[in-house]
Amino acid sequence: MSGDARTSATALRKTAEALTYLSGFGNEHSSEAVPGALPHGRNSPQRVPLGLYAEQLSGSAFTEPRAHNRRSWLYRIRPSAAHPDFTRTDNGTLRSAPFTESVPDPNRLRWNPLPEPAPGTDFLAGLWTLGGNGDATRRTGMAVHLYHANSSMRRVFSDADGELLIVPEHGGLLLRTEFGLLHVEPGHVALIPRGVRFRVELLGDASDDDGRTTHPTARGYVCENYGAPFQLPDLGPIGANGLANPRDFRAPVAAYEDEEGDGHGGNTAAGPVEVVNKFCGNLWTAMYDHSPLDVVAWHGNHVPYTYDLRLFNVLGTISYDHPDPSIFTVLTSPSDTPGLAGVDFVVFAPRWLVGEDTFRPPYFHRNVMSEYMGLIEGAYDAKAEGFVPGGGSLHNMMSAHGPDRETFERASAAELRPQKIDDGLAFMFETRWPVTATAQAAHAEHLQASYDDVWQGLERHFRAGGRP
Ligand SMILES: O=C(O)Cc1cc(O)ccc1O
Ligand SMILES: [Fe+2]
Repeated sequence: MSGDARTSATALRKTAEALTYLSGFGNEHSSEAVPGALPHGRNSPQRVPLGLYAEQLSGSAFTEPRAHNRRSWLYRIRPSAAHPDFTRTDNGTLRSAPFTESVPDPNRLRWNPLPEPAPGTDFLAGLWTLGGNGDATRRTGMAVHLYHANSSMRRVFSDADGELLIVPEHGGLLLRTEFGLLHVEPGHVALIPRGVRFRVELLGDASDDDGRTTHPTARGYVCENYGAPFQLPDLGPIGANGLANPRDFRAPVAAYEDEEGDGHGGNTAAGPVEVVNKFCGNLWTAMYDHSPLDVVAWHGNHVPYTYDLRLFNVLGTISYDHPDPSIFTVLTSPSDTPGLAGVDFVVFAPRWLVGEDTFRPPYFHRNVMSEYMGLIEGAYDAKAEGFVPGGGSLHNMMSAHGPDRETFERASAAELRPQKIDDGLAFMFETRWPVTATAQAAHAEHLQASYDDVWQGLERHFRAGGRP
């Protein structure tokens, strides 16, 4: 890495760490980067303050019930409509629903982390689709992507097909969005709503932020949710508080880029800006003569967020048995059937285990829902080894899984004292439909060849008419 690049990584991290936010999930937020930019009393005055253009961004149909209605009003230097033609560009390793490159596989599958990217790979080029379900054009289902990048984006990206839940596993990210800037580190997530334009810049490793940053790489997971936007789960008998608390979700404050290719903006050195749009499964590109991150003020509820998974209020048993992992749901994308999610985002965060006369790790099970799991840090309590940070496992509809042999033997014999599980951070994308792997995932070199073996050697203990 050059001295210049090192300085800029350090400067970027300073910017990221100084950011302020608005607090609360689903709120009607508002923000202005320049005092007086936000109209009052109406959304669309005849002449918008400061000569800005007013524009609505709708994330729900106009007529959806108020509780599900999502839209934001953006006050920007140029209207989004002022852009040249989009033309098709290479999808790279990005794939979309419907997933038809392979047949859905009932086998348990597990992958090691993605290999190193080629030099100059930005977040968008670094996206590698593992699989998914549904149909992007029907706004149903989801996709599982991983990313591995070693270069900051210069271009701007937006996804018309769905919202993006970004789960960093290695390397901090600075997200420059139409709504302002967000900072995420491993252990945090970012949620970019459908259609919102953003750029991802790499911050490197937080523990190496004193100017020695040598190689700002970034690796992680992305859930692309084609369905209803993620919302907080209902709490039912849990009560008014618990799980992910709404106030811990952070939205950006307005910040804009004033860059024009013709030298008329605040940044006269700026050239044309490439804007890439994912639309019905394909990438389309256009060269703008200005940055589309030019929103000076905004208000609404269709906004991006970050959330620190370590703030999740973990609930569990204080008597016996291992509860179902639905109690670890951070966000859910509901379907038309109550309780049946298009996709749930679930976190396995540090917690105490105190169950009496209980097999404490995840049980053996077969599930009508399909489970993709990833690991952000450390280890996961159902697997002794082989499930590693940056890797992932897929247990499709009704495929039998659970603790590996080593975990089963250890937990069956363990002394049941209160035990703190604090050596890892795992998560799950749990979806109503089987996940069909892409060809690149089904044939990947980093697909583990003998995952089934972790359940080999589970001894028979049953003796008819006698105790083992
Ligand atoms: O398979 C897994 O590890 C995820 C999971 C965890 C748990 O605690 C209970 C059920 C379940 O599917
Ligand atoms: Fe499971």
